[in-house]
Amino acid sequence: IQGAGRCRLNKGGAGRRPPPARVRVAVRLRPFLDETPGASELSCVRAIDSCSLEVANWRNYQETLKYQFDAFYGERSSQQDIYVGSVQPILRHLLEGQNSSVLAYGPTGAGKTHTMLGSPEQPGVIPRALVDLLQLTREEGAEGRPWALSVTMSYLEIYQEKVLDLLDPASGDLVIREDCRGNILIPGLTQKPISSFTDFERYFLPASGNRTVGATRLNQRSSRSHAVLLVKVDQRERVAPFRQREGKLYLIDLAGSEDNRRTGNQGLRLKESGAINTSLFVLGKVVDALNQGLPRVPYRDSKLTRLLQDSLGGSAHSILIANIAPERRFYLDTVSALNFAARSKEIINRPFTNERLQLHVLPPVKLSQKELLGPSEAKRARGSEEEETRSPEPVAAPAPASQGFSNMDPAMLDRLLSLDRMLGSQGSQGIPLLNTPKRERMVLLKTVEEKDMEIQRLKMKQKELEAKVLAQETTEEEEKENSLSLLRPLSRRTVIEAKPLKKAVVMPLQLIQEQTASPHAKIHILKKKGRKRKLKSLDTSESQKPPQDCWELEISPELLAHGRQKILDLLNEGSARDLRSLQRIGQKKAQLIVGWRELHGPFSQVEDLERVDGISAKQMASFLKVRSRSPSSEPAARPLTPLTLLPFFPSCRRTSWAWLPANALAPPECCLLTSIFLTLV
Ligand SMILES: Nc1ncnc2c1ncn2[C@@H]1O[C@H](COP(=O)(O)OP(=O)(O)OP(=O)(O)O)[C@@H](O)[C@H]1O
Repeated sequence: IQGAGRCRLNKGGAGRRPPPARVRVAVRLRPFLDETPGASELSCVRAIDSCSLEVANWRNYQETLKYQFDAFYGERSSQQDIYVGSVQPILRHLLEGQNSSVLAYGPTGAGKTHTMLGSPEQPGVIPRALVDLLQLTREEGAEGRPWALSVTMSYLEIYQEKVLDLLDPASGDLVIREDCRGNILIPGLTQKPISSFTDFERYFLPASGNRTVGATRLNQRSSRSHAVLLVKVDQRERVAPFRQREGKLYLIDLAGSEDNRRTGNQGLRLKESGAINTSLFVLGKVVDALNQGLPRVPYRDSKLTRLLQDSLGGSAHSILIANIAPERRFYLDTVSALNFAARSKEIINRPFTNERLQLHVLPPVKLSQKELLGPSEAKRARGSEEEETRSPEPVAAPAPASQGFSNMDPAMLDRLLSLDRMLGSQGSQGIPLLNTPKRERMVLLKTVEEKDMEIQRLKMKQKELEAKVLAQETTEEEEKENSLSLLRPLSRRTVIEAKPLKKAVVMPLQLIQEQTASPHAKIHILKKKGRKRKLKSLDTSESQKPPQDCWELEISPELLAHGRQKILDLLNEGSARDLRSLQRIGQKKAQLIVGWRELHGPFSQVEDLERVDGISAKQMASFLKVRSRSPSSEPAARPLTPLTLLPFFPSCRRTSWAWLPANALAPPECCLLTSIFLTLV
């Protein structure tokens, strides 16, 4: 993991602010090209000295605009001049564990790629820097020297705001991340170990072929992307205190700003040009924000500036090489590039030494890509595991005693950390329990542990919620099913025969249908149309007509007689307590009934209740509440609504719907009441 768990100690000691280092700016003027029409024309740029130049003022040709930089390389300057004068001096910082960067900036066709890459005959900054760097690391890291050195390289391009790995073009758009200490990282970016220039060429040349170039009117091989070569120098101290340093070198060939009125770009080229110009515009805004000391520097507004975050206004020793062309037709581009370069030289960086103690006793921290990235980003970026296998970065071999450190019991981890904190709070008198990287690592493990627990807790919660929703859905489903079954055509139910039960139990209709039939218990639904009522047997074809708006329940005479007999039995055999279960019969009336029974013997019919002293005729009528609406001539076969049945079946009192008038019930409810009634009897 690049930069993770790192302890920075700058050269001057921890806690002191690193000394400032201004971004250095050099300007290189390209010669007239042979094929340039009017090559004999006068250059619009004139050198003053090795650091200064002047261009004609387009507002007033009598005047010139003068610029001063850290270096000015005229049209006769060689690749060697540029390299030795401006690039070579910053390479030594890499061996101090500091970052450096070289950026080639300028309009299209001004010579950026020539400066950075060059040709086999005139090698540019990149091959020269690599030759020197590899030579340096070989010497510094030779056996017997205090430090062991290794070099790795990565190569990427930013094409149309996509970060593409040129060493592995199939990898797709990579994400740029910043760790908690401000290091810019690209998880999943290929790193190749290189120990010789041959190694470098082996990877670099084919990868350069992957870079997106295209012909424009101004440049036959115009770079359509920003190319970034990242070279990392890793140093490990061979002797105590076993420090470890990492220096990064960015070698960047920016795509050129393009005036599309002159490039003649169309279609894809125009789109590319738009992305290039936009990112360069953001680069300009970043430079301005840094110069003005604005609180917000818009690094995140483009991939390019995000990547350059630690090179501009960050931690690197940076050199900007502004390439300009001499031709008059490039005049405006030249002035624009010079102005940008002039603004850039005001930027102050604070490079520091990227140093920590080697993790001798600890295995490498294995943070997964998921832990480094958000879920959506993790999808796009390749896993850190892959990076680890791809990364050649050597890791200090863990001592056997430290194996399983990451599996340490969280409670133990807590205790160790608090003990360490306690010792720390004793100041210099206390002996530190953990060295810094070890402590950092433990804190990291603890954080991961806590996050895991939080994730587990959230997962449990989610499961609970899901179960609740499922249960609710099932209940609703069942209710729907029940109501549907009640709505089925009533003809299918034909005659319902129910087994008499002593207790009032509300059961689903389907269950009731399965009850053992009582031969005499028959129920008919009376379909009511206005005042005219027609009794229909449910198994007749006519009853298949959809149910009408008004329904009333009718109990067959046999069933009614059966119910009345039950009441009579209760009056004759029930205790005072049993009698209290009848509607409108309280403690006092129950005792009166029992008393009457003892004196006069059993009741011959329910209506005899009227003869009991203390029960008025009115109370009796209300008790029975039998309405005479039956179409039948037989008085006993009076129709009963569910309501009229209630006095006989007191358990129904507890249900609120039982108090609804029967004719207010819609068919399903009516059927439900019917089923309840049947269950009761
Ligand atoms: N100093 C130089 N000496 C000789 N030839 C040069 C020099 N600088 C640039 N050239 C030539 O000019 C042409 C354009 O240069 P180059 O491709 O490097 O421009 P560029 O700035 O990278 O353009 P773009 O942004 O479009 O990629 C090339 O043919 C290159 O060889």
